[in-house]
Amino acid sequence: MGVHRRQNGYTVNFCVDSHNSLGNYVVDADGNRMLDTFCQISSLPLGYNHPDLLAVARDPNNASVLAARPALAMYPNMDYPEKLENLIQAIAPRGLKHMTTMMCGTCSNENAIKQAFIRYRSRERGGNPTEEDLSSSMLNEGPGSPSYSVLSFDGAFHGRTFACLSLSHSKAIHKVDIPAMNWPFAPFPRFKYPLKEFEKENRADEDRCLAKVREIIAEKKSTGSPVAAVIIEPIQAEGGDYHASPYFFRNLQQICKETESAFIVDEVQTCCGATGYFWAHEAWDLPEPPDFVTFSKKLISGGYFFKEEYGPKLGARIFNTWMGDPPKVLMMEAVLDVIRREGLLDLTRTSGAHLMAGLEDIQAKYPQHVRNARGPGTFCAIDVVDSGVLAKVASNVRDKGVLLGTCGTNSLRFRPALIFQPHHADILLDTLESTLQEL
Ligand SMILES: Cc1ncc(COP(=O)(O)O)c(CNc2csc(C(=O)O)c2)c1O
Repeated sequence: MGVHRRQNGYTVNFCVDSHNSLGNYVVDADGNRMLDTFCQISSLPLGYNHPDLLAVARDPNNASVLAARPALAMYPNMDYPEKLENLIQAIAPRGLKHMTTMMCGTCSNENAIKQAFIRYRSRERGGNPTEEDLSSSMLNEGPGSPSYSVLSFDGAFHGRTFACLSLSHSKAIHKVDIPAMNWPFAPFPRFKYPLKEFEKENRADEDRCLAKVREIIAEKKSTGSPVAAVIIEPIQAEGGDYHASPYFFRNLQQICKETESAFIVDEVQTCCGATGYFWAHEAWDLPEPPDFVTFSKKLISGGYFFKEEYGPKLGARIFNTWMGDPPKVLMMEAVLDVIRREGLLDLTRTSGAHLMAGLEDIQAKYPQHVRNARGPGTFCAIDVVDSGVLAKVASNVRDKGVLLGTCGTNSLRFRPALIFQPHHADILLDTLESTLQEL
């Protein structure tokens, strides 16, 4: 395929026939139809060619929105403010009411982090930038360019631009050859399964990680690069679908509160229902909202919610040409309408429970091949015992007509659309089992 010579197509698996792909099924350029349980890296909320989304694209009233992309921070379409307000009302995490749209997950994380830095510095300085701040920032020197840091976690993935890449620790090939910020990262819990059997050990591991977070924040403060923000995924997806408990996240938020570090929850991959909650962090029952919640993928547009005190107090601080994309907001509106109308959160919980039960059956039958089945919702994964067969299992399952994802070194991961039903899970499970039988 010549595409890789001109468009860095080394990672292309196959080209999609976008006209004939439908619902949970993707069709490739050769006409092969596959059950898609990976859905464009977990970014298709309603699968392919959903009639409600096609209707948005075909609606002549939307033509002008598609035809000219506005610089939203300067010349928003006149109906855009109301659309954003409606969106915030519809999906804002409990306690958050400020939101900025962005282009993608990375862009959302980058700008959330910048807002955290601005707030940290403004609080430290006691107001707006001084002349010294402004002039020194032009030289990339303090105090205008402060030596703050952001704490992330081993196994994290937050994006591939400079700051987010420095925060990411999932694959070396993402990072090699690129300078990194000297920012710290703490260990993320590594649960032993089954959870019921290892409650004590897993809680001890979470406490170990929390103690390390405290230690790192104290150390960075004492060496003049205080941690202005902590960023974490509800489930470390690219790193290998690593989970932690609500206890861990509630304690992490408490540490952020005590140290005045912003608590940023990166929901780019977990948002919009796949875990059975609209926002994965709802499961944590936090005493107060996170300071930031970033999103993208299944919500079609990138963006982030944030607490009022983190909002920029001056113009032109958080800015880029487009600041989002109105047609994506039209699509988001349609997606949210379908989720509500068809009860897709309940369906995801039902299909997810069915999928998990099937994965647990399979790991009981083939303990020599797979283990650590884990959810929640349809945001499921199972590990192959021998990492050397991970790619082979995934490609054999695909050749039998089911597309799934992999992550980390050993994990098969499932990221189906919200329209995924129990009978689709049966197809996936039967195909996985027959593939394991052939190993
Ligand atoms: C938790 C989390 N945070 C941020 C990002 C970055 O989002 P995008 O910039 O790719 O939209 C992602 C993107 N996920 C992703 C999957 S493969 C990949 C890559 O760059 O290889 C990126 C994410 O999962």
